[in-house]
Amino acid sequence: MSTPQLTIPCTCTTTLPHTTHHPNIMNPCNHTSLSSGQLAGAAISPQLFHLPEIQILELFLALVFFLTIHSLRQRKSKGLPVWPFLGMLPSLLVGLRTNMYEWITEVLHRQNGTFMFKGPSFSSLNCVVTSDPRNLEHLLKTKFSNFPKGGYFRNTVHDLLGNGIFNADDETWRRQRKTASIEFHSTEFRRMTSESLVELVHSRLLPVLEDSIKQLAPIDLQDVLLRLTFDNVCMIAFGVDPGCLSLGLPEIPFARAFEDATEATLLRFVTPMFVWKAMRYLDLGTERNLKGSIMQVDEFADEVIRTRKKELSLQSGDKKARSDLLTVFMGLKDDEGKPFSNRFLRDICVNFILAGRDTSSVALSWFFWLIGKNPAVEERILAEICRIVGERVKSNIGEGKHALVFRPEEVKKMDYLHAALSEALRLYPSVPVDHKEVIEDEVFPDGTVLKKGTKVIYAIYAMGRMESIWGKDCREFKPERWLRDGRFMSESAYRFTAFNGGPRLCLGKDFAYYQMKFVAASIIYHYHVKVVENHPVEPKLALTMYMKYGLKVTLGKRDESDISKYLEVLS
Ligand code: HEM
Repeated sequence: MSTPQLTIPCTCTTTLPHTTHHPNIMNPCNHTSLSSGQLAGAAISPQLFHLPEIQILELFLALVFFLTIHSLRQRKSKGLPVWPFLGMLPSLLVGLRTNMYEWITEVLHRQNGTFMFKGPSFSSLNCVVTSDPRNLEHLLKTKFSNFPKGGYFRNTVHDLLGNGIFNADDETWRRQRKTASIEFHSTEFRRMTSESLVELVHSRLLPVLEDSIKQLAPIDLQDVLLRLTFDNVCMIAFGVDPGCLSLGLPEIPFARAFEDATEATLLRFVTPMFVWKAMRYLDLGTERNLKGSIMQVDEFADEVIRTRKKELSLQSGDKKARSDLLTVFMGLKDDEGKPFSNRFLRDICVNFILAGRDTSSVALSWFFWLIGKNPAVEERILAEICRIVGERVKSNIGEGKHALVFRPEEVKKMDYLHAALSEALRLYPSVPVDHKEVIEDEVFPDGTVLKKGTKVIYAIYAMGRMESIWGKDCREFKPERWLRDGRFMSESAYRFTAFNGGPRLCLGKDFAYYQMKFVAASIIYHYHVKVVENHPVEPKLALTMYMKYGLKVTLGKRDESDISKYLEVLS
């Protein structure tokens, strides 16, 4: 958008052409045009165009110009240009206008994997950005205790996340991690998660997809998947199904409030702290909305907690009837031997919902988009599924085989699908950048010096595009890179960091793979997914890598001949 221009008479006496000495000149005659901002300055000083002030102004501009060039010359060699007052902000803004993650990738590429970002002097944006696996191992594992989430992060997200696992460090984190980890690996938990998935996929997901075929209408697959994982993680955390995924795709107030609260919290990261704190104090704008959304989330949580407490108090003996996290934590005691407070129980659940709500669904969305562009991969996935369930299907042909429900042991055997999902996550990690704060002065293995309090950003998206990690074909979608003799081979968490690494490795990783494989196999077995032609696909700038415009697809139902084709090849 152009700045409004106003024309005022020029009274200067210089012999230079106007375009040389006044950058704002529109007419090369005896008129000068100023932008409205400059006119405001002119109004304060009506003598602005008298000779002495002109010279002072020109001297001042020359000085700024000199300092800028000097500063750029001096600092460019160490990374991005550093502007007086603004630091590297102008470069960042250029990145924001295009694709922020690609911009970071490109800078890291030029800087051999690590660079220091200097924000404007009035902001708290200074940080070190790295994609070097040696540094990642150092901060996530070797020097784990020197790299907590830190006070800046905790302050920013505390209203929504409280003291839950995502926002906790030290002992508060350790205790939640230990308890949740035991639970996540229990047989009871595995049974509950696989049963809830069968119910969600077969009674809700497939009917919704089937309905879109009947309606002859494209459907936003990302939205459908987000609903599915939201319902699923609420069942795991609260033991409650909010019903987001159902015919007609209704709006659920709790889901909406949760979404709004996370978006408003995210805004705080790009707003100077004193500004959002003042807005919160004065109950204004986004802070007012955030407060409202958090209140709704809290009301929902309070209601569930109260009802569950009542239910458990009426229950005789067998408390294992439920194995959601809320029930598990309700049965435990704090350090003083007292039951956990309702507030802490709320924090635990809200954090798990945040952790497991969107990560798998956005990964699945990128996966479906990628296999749409690589039909040979889709063929291989379908062939693998048919091979694994072959015998069952052959005996079932003609008897409504499309209701086939995959068994956990079958899902586990789907190595090629596992590889394809990992490949999608390598290129489009659900958490594209993550961060830590250093508490004591530190030196990274690559020699970068970190002063106490420095923020460190690790660029997971960029890591998937580093030739030094993945080779020359790093930008290609090749599930085969994960396979040895047809079996899936995992990669070091410090090279493939989509699930984080070290003591804070994603707690839901195994479950997420199971969930994604079950959902992807169920969709691919029943339908061919086709992305609507010319549908724009690009990442949204958020903590989770959503597709900015969703993923509009049409579905084609597979018939028996599609499946039989593979079964014949196998027999
Ligand atoms: C494709 C799916 C997923 C991806 C890519 C993913 C990725 C991640 C990442 C990068 C972190 C570290 C975040 C940080 O500390 O800043 C994390 C942490 C975590 N994730 Fe996942 N996640 C996925 C699915 C899930 C699911 C489904 C659940 C739960 C049901 C879950 C539960 C957690 C928890 C509890 C943590 C915190 C661990 C801790 O701080 O000790 N995740 N995940």
